[in-house]
Amino acid sequence: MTKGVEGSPVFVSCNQFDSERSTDIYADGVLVRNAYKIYGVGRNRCAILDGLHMTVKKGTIYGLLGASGCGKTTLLSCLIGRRRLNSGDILVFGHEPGSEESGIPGRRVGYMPQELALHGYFTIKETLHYFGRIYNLKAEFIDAQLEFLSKLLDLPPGDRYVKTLSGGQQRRVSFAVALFHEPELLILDEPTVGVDPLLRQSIWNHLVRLSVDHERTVIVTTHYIEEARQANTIGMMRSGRLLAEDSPENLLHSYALRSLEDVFLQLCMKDYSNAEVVNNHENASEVSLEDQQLSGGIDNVGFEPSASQLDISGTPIPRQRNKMTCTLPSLPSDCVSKVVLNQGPGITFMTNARPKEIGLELSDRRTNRNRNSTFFCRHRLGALIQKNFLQMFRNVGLFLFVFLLPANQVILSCLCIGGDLSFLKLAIVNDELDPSQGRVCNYTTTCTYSMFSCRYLRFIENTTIIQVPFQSVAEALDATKRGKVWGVVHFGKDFTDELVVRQADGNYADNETIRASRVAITLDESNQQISLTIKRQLIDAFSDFSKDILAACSYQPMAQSIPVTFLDPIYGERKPSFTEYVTPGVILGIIYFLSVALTSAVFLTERKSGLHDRSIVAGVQMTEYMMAHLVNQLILLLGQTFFVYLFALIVFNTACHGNLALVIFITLLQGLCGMSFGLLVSALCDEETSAIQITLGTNYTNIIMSGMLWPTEAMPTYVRYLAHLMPQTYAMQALRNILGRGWGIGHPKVYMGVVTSLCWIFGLVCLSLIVVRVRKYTG
Ligand SMILES: Nc1ncnc2c1ncn2[C@@H]1O[C@H](COP(=O)(O)OP(=O)(O)OP(=O)(O)O)[C@@H](O)[C@H]1O
Repeated sequence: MTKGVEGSPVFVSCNQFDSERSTDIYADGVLVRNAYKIYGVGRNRCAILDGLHMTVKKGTIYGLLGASGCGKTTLLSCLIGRRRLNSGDILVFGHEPGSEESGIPGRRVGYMPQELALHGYFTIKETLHYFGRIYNLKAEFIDAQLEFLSKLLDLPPGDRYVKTLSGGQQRRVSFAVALFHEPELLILDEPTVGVDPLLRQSIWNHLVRLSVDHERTVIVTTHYIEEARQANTIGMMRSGRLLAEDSPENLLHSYALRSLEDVFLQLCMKDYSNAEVVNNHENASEVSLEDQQLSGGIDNVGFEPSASQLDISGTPIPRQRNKMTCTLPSLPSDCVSKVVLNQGPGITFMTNARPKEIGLELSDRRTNRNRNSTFFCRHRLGALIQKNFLQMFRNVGLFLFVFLLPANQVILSCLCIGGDLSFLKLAIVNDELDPSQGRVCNYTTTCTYSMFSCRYLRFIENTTIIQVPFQSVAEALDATKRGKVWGVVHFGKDFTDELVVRQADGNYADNETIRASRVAITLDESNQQISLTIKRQLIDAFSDFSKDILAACSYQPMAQSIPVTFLDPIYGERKPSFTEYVTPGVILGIIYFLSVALTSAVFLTERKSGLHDRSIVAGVQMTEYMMAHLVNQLILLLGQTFFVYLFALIVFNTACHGNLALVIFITLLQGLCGMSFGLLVSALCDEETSAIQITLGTNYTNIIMSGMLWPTEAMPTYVRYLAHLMPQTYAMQALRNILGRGWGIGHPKVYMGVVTSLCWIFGLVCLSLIVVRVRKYTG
């Protein structure tokens, strides 16, 4: 158990293991042997760590120096277990990082990454309290540390938001986070950038105190070479290798130089010229070999690259070189030893020898990664959930927008989609009207056969269609072409008389009578919904008109109607509303989309800012991370779902004939499905822009193919099969069937919605975990 500043126990143990771990501490602090790390895949593969050895003694400060891009951060990320080596060994306190026994990631390590890795919306105090809860520190200890570190690092007041601090102040808060729990190993990636010289000195003094008085081990990278004089050991790194590793005094003495900067320069020049020699030698060998081959000489023996330079498929891996380019041809690994061994006296030589040859059997220390790791720890889960809520509510405006967005979308969809069309202008050209009488439309409601045109027009609903009188068909057609009206309704001069004759003649009516008795309609059919509405209105109006006359003349009103009769529907209304069709799709669509967007945004932003890595290094398990997000997102989802159905069912009277609990369950499943996809997106993408593109692209595909806007029955057969593979298709159908038909979970068209949602959730989560794992090796 780690002791606090005043010697009191500061950690509340999460599991039994913590109290036992410290009894088995390997003598050396950190050992790295023959480390190879390769970034990228295929032609982009590039060796960043190139057979690197490093030895950090426990209780010392190790200064890792090197030019930008030489692989320092990569090495540190392997030490803390955030990246895996492609080959080679790392032991931290005698165990492989990432194993339960090493305690790393976890409390034993304090990590300050290069990026800020803090939440801008948190205050300094909230930031430190968050990590305090992650480490399960006692409240008194947290307060004591807050005070102590504020003084040491000259931090601004604790209630200041991190985003309002200057760059230097933010880095000091980041430094404070790394020191906060007094870890045994401190890994600091350029902690003194943006810090004034006085404060820099006090930071180094503190590091020295930690190493001397408290036996803490510190690995620190810096660009300020001279400040590293205060380190016990300096590792000078170039092109993924250590050129030298020794105390500052020995380095200066060996090279008879005054500054470490000069020593580093000399080592780099030596390395450069040696690499050139080897390169020239290699080229010369290639030429002579080619010559030999051309002249039918010897076989190409002994020029194969070493195993470490080959990927599984046998493709040579370019190694980073002096100018940090990955396009140069690689050196055989034995050349690396030649280059490094050719150095001044007194320096610890970096050889390519296997660990066993230098007296270490690292494999004995290998342990199963996270074999016994705690799946969930209450304090960490609590800290994460609290952080997520804090994050959520800090920006109240944004929170309310997101919270109410689904309900807002449902309101808009109920108001805007599927309603009855109104005020459609239609040109009426009525030649039955007498110009000498002022073309006045007079009609009676008795059994009189006159002015049928006017009597018919009376039955057209004037909220749906606005009748615009025109003098001639030509004028009316012109107005239609110019988009002033949606079509022309024309009555011939003798419309009433001819209609009466047509009724009287029945089957014997001649063509002229039929032509003169028709209501001739020419429509602008460019808008399907509008022309369908007009057609339906005009036909319904004629049916009502016929019934009116028949009734007035004491005939059976239904005698003239077509003998196709629609009886009461089994499900739904006689006049079904498109809104009822669209609403379930809109609900699931927006819930799914928001879940994808929020999850990918949260995970990606935290990963990019480094906060995710920092939390993981502090000991947070990926399962806890996901569970905390799940809890927050589910609470948000429940609230959103409540408001969505409140508006859809109560305010807009959308029918719900089935089990509302089942409706809510499917909605939540779709939210989870969206979260799982968001997880995959965040695992795949490095940038927000690519995440947005994937999210939007897949969302539009979903909208179009899942039957949200139009029934899947309208799709070509093969597209229909594809449509049913989409995550939302069955779920939407299930929701419609519950709401509109009242079907229960026992019906295949309902349980398929549940089953496919569960399958998608499972598949997407598995895929995300695979991607995360693969990227740990390749990125
Ligand atoms: N995820 C990645 N995928 C591909 N290449 C990467 C990745 N991360 C880093 N690199 C490359 O690896 C090389 C080493 O990067 P690294 O961050 O370890 O360097 P560094 O020594 O810490 O540099 P600096 O001092 O500037 O921080 C660089 O060329 C960098 O572009």
